[in-house]
Parts: sequence; structure tokens; C-alpha cells
Amino acid sequence: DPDLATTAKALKVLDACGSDVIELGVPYSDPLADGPVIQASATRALTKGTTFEDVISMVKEVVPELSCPLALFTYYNPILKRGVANFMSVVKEAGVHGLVVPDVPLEETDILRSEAAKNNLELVLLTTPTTPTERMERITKASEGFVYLVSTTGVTGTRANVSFKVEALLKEIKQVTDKAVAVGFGVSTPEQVKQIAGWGADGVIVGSAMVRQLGESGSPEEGLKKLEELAKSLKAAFP
Ligand SMILES: O=P(O)(O)OC[C@@H](O)[C@@H](O)c1c[nH]c2ccccc12
Repeated sequence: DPDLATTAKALKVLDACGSDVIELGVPYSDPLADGPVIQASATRALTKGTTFEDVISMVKEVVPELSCPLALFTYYNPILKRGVANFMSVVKEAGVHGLVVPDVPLEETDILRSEAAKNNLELVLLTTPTTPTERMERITKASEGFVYLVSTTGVTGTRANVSFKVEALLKEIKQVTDKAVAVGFGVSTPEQVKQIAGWGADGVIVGSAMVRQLGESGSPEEGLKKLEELAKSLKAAFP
């Protein structure tokens, strides 16, 4: 969104701005964990007829030009529909490095993880403010690449403030894992990035704010320019 050619350019822009990992979302009709911005973006992409196969062929062309790894974000249904093993080999073939599949709970990730492992793909798992410590520990053990700490309950989307609870959550999670922990959901400004970095996070994840620049600008060129400005300002804010 707004189209695959612009998305390909956006991946290169984000890479050039110093992204450590790029998360690319596959548009889906029932994005249950997404707020209005990403929902609208997925709907626009689907209305244009964008398929999983289209996304994969774009990825295949762009990945050789990127220096950072690419994680594919998708709900479980498109994986299930293609068969887990088949899905994994297709995305691996395209050059994808990892996966974020938010609607599969830890207990049900066995097949996903084993098929991902066969293809050398890393499955990033998420923990949330309502995850009990003992479960958080199991999630961090199983998570690959890094651990995704969801900053707040609810859906994706920019928020005026980062919940102060994130500071305590980071302390808690750092006691049970040495893996890198990145905080996502609601992050959109350099001030928020600085605050989260100050609390000890290893990274931040920014979705809606970037999706909005690209999808809601007057033209693809303007969207890419705005995306670049935003990415640079956020990168500069992370010490
Ligand atoms: O949009 P935000 O609030 O900046 O949050 C990141 C998020 O968009 C991205 O990681 C993501 C998009 N859709 C998701 C669904 C569930 C978990 C994570 C995601």
C-alpha cells in the first residue's frame, strides 16, 4: 500500500535509513490485532487485488538489494491455507528471514516452529502486558531473532504516550532472557523512542506511523519522502 512498486522502494528506503529488521505485512481481510490505520491499508491493498503471491514475487526481487533482514508479518490463516510446510519453503525461497504470526498462541506454535526451523526461518514471538511471568519466560525461550514486547493491550496504532508500565515490563522480561527485546504498539515519535531506549529496550517497532505516511500521502513520492524523514528521526533518537 499504496502499491507493490512503492512498497519495494519503501523497503530500500527503510534499509538505507538504518533499520535493523524490516517487518513487511501481508494484507489480510480479518486483521484482528490491527487498529484503523493498518486495517485500512490492508483493505486498500486487497481492493487493488494484491495477493500473497504478488507480495512474494516483489520480496524476491528486493531482498538481494537489502542489507537488513526481512520479517514477514502474517496472520495464520494464509499459512494454513497453503500448508505450513509449503508456506515456509515459499517464503524462504523468496529470501525472507523471519516471521511474525500474532494469532498463534505459544502452545500452538510447535508445527510452525519446526517447519520454520527446517527452512532456517526465525519465528518471533510476542509477549503482552497481561502475560504472566512464567509464560513470559516460556515465550522468551521459544522466541527467535528477538522478543516482541507489546506495549499495551488492544490493537496496533499510534498513541500519544507510551504506557509507563513498559518500564517495569522490560525489567521483568530482562530478568528471564538475554535475547534482544523490541517494544512495539503505539510508537511513533522520537521522544517515545528515546524514552523506551532509556528503559533498556534493545529496539522499537514502528508500524502504523510508517504505514500512514505511505498509504495516506498525496502521492507515492511524497509518501516515500515522509517515510524517510520519519525513519531517520526515529533512528537518530535511539542511542
Ligand atoms: O502499528 P504500531 O502501533 O506501530 O505497532 C507495530 C505493528 O504495527 C506491527 O508490528 C504489526 C502490525 N500488525 C500487527 C498485528 C499484531 C502484532 C504486531 C503487528
